[in-house]
This record gives sequence, structure tokens and C-alpha cells, in this order.
Amino acid sequence: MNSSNEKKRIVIKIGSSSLTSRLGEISRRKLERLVDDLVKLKDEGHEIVLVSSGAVAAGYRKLGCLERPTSLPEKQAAASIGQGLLMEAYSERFLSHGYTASQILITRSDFSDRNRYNNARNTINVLLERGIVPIVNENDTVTIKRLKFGDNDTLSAKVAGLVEADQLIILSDIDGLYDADPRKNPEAQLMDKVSEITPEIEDAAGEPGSAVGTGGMRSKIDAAKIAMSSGIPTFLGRADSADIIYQAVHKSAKGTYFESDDESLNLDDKKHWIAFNSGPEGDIIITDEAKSEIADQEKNLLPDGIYYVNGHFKKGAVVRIIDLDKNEIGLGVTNYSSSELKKIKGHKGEEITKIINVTAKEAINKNDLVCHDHIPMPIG
Ligand SMILES: Nc1ncnc2c1ncn2[C@@H]1O[C@H](COP(=O)(O)OP(=O)(O)O)[C@@H](O)[C@H]1O
Ligand SMILES: N[C@@H](CCC(=O)OP(=O)(O)O)C(=O)O
Repeated sequence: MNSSNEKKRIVIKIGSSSLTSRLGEISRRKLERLVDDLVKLKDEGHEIVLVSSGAVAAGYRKLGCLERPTSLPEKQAAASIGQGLLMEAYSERFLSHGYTASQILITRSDFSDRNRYNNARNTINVLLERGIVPIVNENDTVTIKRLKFGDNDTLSAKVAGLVEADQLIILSDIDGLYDADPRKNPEAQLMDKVSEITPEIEDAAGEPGSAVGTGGMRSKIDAAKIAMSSGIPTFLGRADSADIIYQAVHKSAKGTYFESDDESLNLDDKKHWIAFNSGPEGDIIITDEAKSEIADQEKNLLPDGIYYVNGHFKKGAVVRIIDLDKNEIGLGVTNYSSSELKKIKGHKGEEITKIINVTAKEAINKNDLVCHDHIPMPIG
């Protein structure tokens, strides 16, 4: 969906702190107010995808904990109780306005597997076409620490990329991004527009403000960065401000609007997936000549530009591209398996055919390759 006809596809992220009472439990009043705000967008014909935290907050007391648990198994157990309660509350309120909600639980590995990624997108597209409101959360009970999103900010940016949203709205307990952590610096100023995330902006971000929040401002900035890199404008504002979601879509809300003017950041779907979701399975170390060809001139990476191959991977895997100084310069989808590349590295055309008996082609096509110099994606 694009913005020209003003019917937008909008992803809204609601954090734990925006849904809970002072005791850390889900506040029905807060939840219902937010749903009523979202419904105004539905009534205008917009498509909405809600990314909602709150499962742990909704479940930990029924698990017998007096406070929000800190150990992973207890958080997972609390989420398994709370997720159903959370969905029940959302479903009831949406239904009272005539809208149906659906639950989508997702993990980081669902994003790194291209088939599962496409399946998730197809499912959400069907739901949106039928007027349903998909409500997404991390599948807390099955994710291990190493593979957890942990905070839902990054998850919401990835969901925005997945569904090719026109806008991402992140709601928190603060009215936007300040130029310093406002708890430590009372002089901190609200930034109402950010067109580039500079190192100074990243340094301004402090830890979570509430006992229930996980990500803090750092993960909200990371989320804005991911969304902006896909050309998706992002708004950050205060959840308890009246009609905030509706006003954010109509650009009249108080808060921070992250919007890049750089059209080149608007990656196509495959490059977006390679840059932000894929899990690299090995390394290709390349020569200086090959580095300047792919990084400066955006050309294909040819087998004769490969110096060394690390790891075991199949044809079609995503690999890190490393220079001779051991710097990661990008990511790409390989046309050869690691064992083939180990044999043909440093060779050209017909030599390749002789060595592995297949018609030679590029090791990584330029359409399947993203360089860190061009796209500010996470490294490592
Ligand atoms: N530069 C900053 N600008 C705004 N808030 C900041 C900044 N640095 C740290 N914070 C803190 O981040 C908190 C929001 O993050 P968090 O508690 O994780 O909320 P949520 O549950 O909504 O994700 C704010 O309440 C604020 O105290
Ligand atoms: N998936 C977890 C949420 C993690 C979390 O607390 O996120 P956030 O409130 O966005 O910092 C839950 O539903 O409780």
C-alpha cells in the first residue's frame, strides 16, 4: 500500500510500560484506550498491524511471582499465561467496535529463514485484506536467550519491513527522543525531527525507564534505523497522550518523527531481508580489487576476487563478505556452496568449468549483495 491515496499500512508498537499499571500488571483501561485510538484508523480504512508487548506483565502474578521475574524460564512461563489473557483483552475490545483481532507469535529465526519470512508475510497480507487486525508478539516460550529479540522495538521495525508498511509508530512512556537521557539531564530537549541517526543521537539513548520495559531508548533508535533503512518513516511518542496514534498518522502528534530524505535507503525486499534479517552462514574473504569493485562500483563479486572461504554452507546461503583487513564489508547470497568456492576461488570463466564442471557465473550477484558503506545495517 502506498501513501498516495492516503490509505496507509501502519505498524504500531505498544511497549509493556504503556499497558501496565504502577504495580506492573496489565491495565485494562490503558489497553482499551489504545484500542479505541487504533479503531479510528481502521474506520478511516487504514490497515493496521499491532506489535504488542505485555505477555509477561499480564501473566507473572498468576505464576505466583510478586514482581516481574528476571530469569528467562520464569519470564517464558509468565508469558505463556499472559499472552492468552492479553489477546483476550484485545479481542474483546476490538470486537466491541466490530473488528476481529488475530494473534501472530514470531521468533528471530522466523525472520532469518526466507521461506518462513515469506509465509509470515503471506499470512499477514491475507488478514489485512480481510480487515483483521494482526497482533504480533515475540514467541517468548520457545526462544532461547541468544536468539531473542528481547525488546519488541526491533521486532516492530522488522515487522514493518516484512509487511512493507507506510509508517511505524512506537509508543512508550515518554513523548519522544531527547538529546540526552532526560532522567540524568533535566535540560534535555525533545527532538521533533530526526533525518539521520548519527553517533551523537545513539549516545543520547539511556537504559529503560520503567521496571517493565526491556529495550530502553537504545532499542527504539535501533528500530527507527532499521525502518528508515527501508524508507519507512517512524514516529515515537507517548502512549498515554490522547489520540496519539491517530494524530501520529496525521502528523499532528507531539513526538519525534524519524524520516530520511535519502531515497537510496529504500531497499528492495530481497536486499532488505539480506541486510536486516538473514543469518550469515559463512565468510568469504575477498581481494582489494574485488572490494573496490563491489563497494565502490556496485558490481558482481566474481570467483577470481575471492581469497579465502570460511565455514560450510550451501548454494543460496547468505555469507559475510570480509576484506583482507578482516573488516566485514557486506552480506550476500552465494551462487556456489562453500566446497565449490574453496575449489574455484581465484579462478575465472572456463577454468571454473574445468574444475567443477558447471557453467561459470558470479559468486554473488550485485542484486543479492548489500554493502555496509551503502546501508547502515548491524555488523556481526
Ligand atoms: N535520550 C532519551 N530520550 C528519551 N527517553 C530516554 C532517553 N534515554 C533513556 N530514556 C528512557 O527510555 C524510556 C523508554 O524505554 P522503555 O522503558 O524500554 O519503555 P517501553 O516499555 O515503552 O519500551 C523512557 O522512559 C526514558 O526514561
Ligand atoms: N515479549 C515480551 C515483551 C518484551 C518487552 O518487555 O518489550 P518492551 O516493553 O517493548 O520493552 C512480553 O510480551 O512481555
